[in-house]
Amino acid sequence: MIDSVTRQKITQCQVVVFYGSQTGTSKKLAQRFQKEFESSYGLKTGLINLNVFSNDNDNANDANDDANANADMSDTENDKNSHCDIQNETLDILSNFPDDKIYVFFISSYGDGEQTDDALQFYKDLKLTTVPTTKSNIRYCIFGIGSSLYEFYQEAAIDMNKELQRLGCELIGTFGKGDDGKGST
Ligand SMILES: Cc1cc2nc3c(=O)[nH]c(=O)nc-3n(C[C@H](O)[C@H](O)[C@H](O)COP(=O)(O)O)c2cc1C
Repeated sequence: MIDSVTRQKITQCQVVVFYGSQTGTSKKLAQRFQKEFESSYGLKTGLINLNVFSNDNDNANDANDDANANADMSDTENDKNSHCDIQNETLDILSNFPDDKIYVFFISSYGDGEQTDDALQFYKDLKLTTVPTTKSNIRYCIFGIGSSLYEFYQEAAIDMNKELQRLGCELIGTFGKGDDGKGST
């Protein structure tokens, strides 16, 4: 379930950069990626926290701030009180993803290889989504952020990727991995 402002942002973008971050590393990397990608390729690129898929209004407000932080995307009002425009949505999370875009995910691992708090609801909804009858045309890239000092290295990004693959989404390029333990984030 996403709010109407986020839905509009997604519609207006050619590339949508989502992130799930506990302490800000993925968020920073996603912001940098968004800016560099947009200036290098001239594609309208939006940045959105995955917490837009959670029911927590405070989280959704953060996400709208992210979306509005992109100058090219600032042509809509910052409607922080926007309500969710889909009631009783069935669990088909992919219905939020028009297939004429590229989706980029920056996913940090936390706990024992778990999703960060802001990405958790999205991940749960992905898991509950049933395999579509026709192959999805959704294209995406994924960058995992973690530390090889932890037993379940990159597990959250690996799990997220598994779900996207299960639903027939097409991975573009290779699965990127940034390792905090080796200073590569
Ligand atoms: C309490 C804690 C648990 C973590 N658990 C994992 C883990 O299970 N797997 C992993 O690859 N990295 C793990 N990390 C490393 C983080 O993913 C890494 O520091 C990352 O840069 C944090 O990104 P964020 O700031 O976007 O949340 C953990 C870090 C902390 C502080």
